[in-house]
Amino acid sequence: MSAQVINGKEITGAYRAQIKEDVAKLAQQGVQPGLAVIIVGEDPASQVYVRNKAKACEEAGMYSEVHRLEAGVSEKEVLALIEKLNQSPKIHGILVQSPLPKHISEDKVVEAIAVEKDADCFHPVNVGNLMIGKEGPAPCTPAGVIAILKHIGVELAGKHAVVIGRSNIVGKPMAILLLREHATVTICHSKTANMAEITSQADILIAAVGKPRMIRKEHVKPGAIVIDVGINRLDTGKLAGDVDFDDVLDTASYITPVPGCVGPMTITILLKNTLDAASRSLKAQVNG
Ligand SMILES: Nc1nc(=O)c2c([nH]1)NC[C@@H]1CN(c3ccc(C(=O)N[C@@H](CCC(=O)O)C(=O)O)cc3)C=[N+]21
Repeated sequence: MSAQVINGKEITGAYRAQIKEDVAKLAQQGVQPGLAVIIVGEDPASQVYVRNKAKACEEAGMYSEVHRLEAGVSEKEVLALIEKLNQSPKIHGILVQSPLPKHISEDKVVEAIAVEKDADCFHPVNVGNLMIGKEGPAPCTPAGVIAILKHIGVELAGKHAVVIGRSNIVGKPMAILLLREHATVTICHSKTANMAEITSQADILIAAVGKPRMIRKEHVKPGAIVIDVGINRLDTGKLAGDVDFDDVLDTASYITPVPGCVGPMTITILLKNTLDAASRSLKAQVNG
């Protein structure tokens, strides 16, 4: 039997419609959520993402600013721009597109962003809050994956979820969010021995490796839900996930396509984080 291909358009459509409604409600109280994106250099893939983010903001009725800085810009100038955006009442979410040129410290940049405007959930304070389950922004890609799993109606409590990848952006926060849903979580990575043996025990398999089509049917338990976080651009210009979609299709029960599911859902959570930050800033104003 063939897996059900998860319809990313349907899920993002439903979420973004809700966000748009909430944005309109907030507007009635005099606040328009605003996102600022900073992009340094000319990386063509980054340009595409940034354009998608700005477009998604506009469609949701949010305000957006894109700051395009040339690759040679100094770290000091980037930090000064962040400081300006931290002070700006129009901006509730700030995102600095990674990767940055080598002469600019990602750590310094992330830590310069006001904790309450951190749209990515990259700031160490927000990462700490995430660990202990306190209120704050959600890490965009992992939270998008949870939203996808909830949308298909899977019960996560007690399920074995295996995450492949241990990055600070996806793998690690993904594991924390799955734990919060009461899944039993295993993380695999490049040094894991007998990886297929472990991944083939997963009820839910989440691939976040960055290697095109690495996950094949021998990695997948029959009936497993397979979520593909990978967005790899091949030499042919085509996008490929970390999962060999065609190979796994008859083994999995559900599978996400690349492109068209986790990527757009990541942007959806970015909008949600900006909306939530705007609501919190309004509450803080009211409560003085
Ligand atoms: N500070 C920061 N935050 C990020 O969230 C961040 C970042 N830096 N740097 C780069 C990565 C990558 N990323 C993507 C988001 C959406 C799609 C997306 O929507 N992809 C479409 C395809 C787009 C295409 O055709 O290239 C899809 O999967 O359907 C892709 C990639 C966010 N990132």
